[in-house]
Amino acid sequence: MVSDELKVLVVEDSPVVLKVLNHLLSQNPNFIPVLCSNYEEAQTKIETSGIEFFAAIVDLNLPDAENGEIVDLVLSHHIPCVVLTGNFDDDQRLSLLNKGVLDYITKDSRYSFNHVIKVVERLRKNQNVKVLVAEDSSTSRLFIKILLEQYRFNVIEAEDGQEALAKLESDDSIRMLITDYNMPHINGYDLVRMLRHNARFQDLVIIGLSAEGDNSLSAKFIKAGANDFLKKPFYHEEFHCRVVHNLEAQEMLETIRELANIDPLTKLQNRRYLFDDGERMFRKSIPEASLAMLDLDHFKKINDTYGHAVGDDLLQAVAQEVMVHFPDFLACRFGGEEFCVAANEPVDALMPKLERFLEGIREKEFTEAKIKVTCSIGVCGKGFDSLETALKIADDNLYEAKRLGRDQIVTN
Ligand SMILES: Nc1nc2c(ncn2[C@@H]2O[C@H](COP(=O)(O)OP(=O)(O)OP(=O)(O)O)[C@@H](O)[C@H]2O)c(=O)[nH]1
Repeated sequence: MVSDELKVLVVEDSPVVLKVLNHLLSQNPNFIPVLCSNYEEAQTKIETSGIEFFAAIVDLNLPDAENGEIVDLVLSHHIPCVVLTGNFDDDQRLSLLNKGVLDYITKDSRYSFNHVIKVVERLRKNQNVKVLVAEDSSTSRLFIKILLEQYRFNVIEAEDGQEALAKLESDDSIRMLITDYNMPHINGYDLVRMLRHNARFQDLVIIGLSAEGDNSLSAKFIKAGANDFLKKPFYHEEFHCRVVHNLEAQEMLETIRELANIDPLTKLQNRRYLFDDGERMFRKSIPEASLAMLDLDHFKKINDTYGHAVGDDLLQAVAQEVMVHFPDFLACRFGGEEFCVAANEPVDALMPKLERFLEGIREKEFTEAKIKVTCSIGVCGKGFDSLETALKIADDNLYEAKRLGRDQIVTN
């Protein structure tokens, strides 16, 4: 169970820097900053306060501990540690990273502070990212697992390609695969090829690994569909950067896809989604499928009477009703005040649900203006061989429902 409010320890003797970090952390609803201005205070907080710290941001040179002792204190309590320092020193950076510090950031501009927060925020998100490590050498596997766990990833393991495939097939919460090349049964390259031929794994982030000497392997892995490739032995900072960059690129892609498919006002799927993914799903369930077009009655009058903003609130509230009544079907905002429900069940099963929806709408008062509204529904239950023909039939029946006086269902 991941806690909602994560305590982040900040140890910094400069009041200005402390203030800036406090401000930035407080802006993020997930974090509660716990501020200390010297080593002793931090020691008391860590050892006697009973607080479980999610991460620590520490200044290397404190008035009562000038040589980075704070890092050892924090790491000895297994708290992920980000170092902020006034001066950049390559040897020191290397030694700190080898100790297990997550990042070493110089306080040279205001961007540094944002970077620190970004590292801690990434750490928070990583808790929900499940990574599968496929590697036959138990030593290497453990090494990669430890590296990933330092960054709070949720790690699971597979000893070869076959086990990796089985785990991926049975667990769709796995977001990333880190796979070695040389493995028994199915090697890493064949594993990537198999996964990329399956649309289900199109969003899986894949990073290939192989031992030094396999020069052409990186191209082979990437051509097969891997997002990235690393040669062993790798430096853990590079490993982490690549893992995060690839993950963030994937997250951005998912956000763009979501923006393209979700109606921003009602948060229902949109018409574009219906004609794309919905079309495929619907086609598969014919002839067991049915479809309904739902259209609010006299909606223009509501806009004219109460204004467009109240009209928007009403659309949101009705969309909520659509979600509640048809949770198992593809329900989308088709446009304006029109919704579409594509059901993977025959019309006889859909009809009572539509009746209940109409009753629910009829009985309720919506928005602060307590608006009463009704809805007309056109259904297609037979005689269609595609989404397009089903929509056409449902639309004709919706027109008929309006013509007959609204607030009713017409089906074929
Ligand atoms: N507030 C708001 N209004 C919208 C939105 N999209 C479309 N509309 C309005 O919805 C109204 C639809 O009007 P009509 O197509 O004439 O239909 P109606 O008034 O519901 O009449 P019937 O469908 O015949 O019962 C128009 O006034 C559009 O401006 C939106 O996103 N928000």
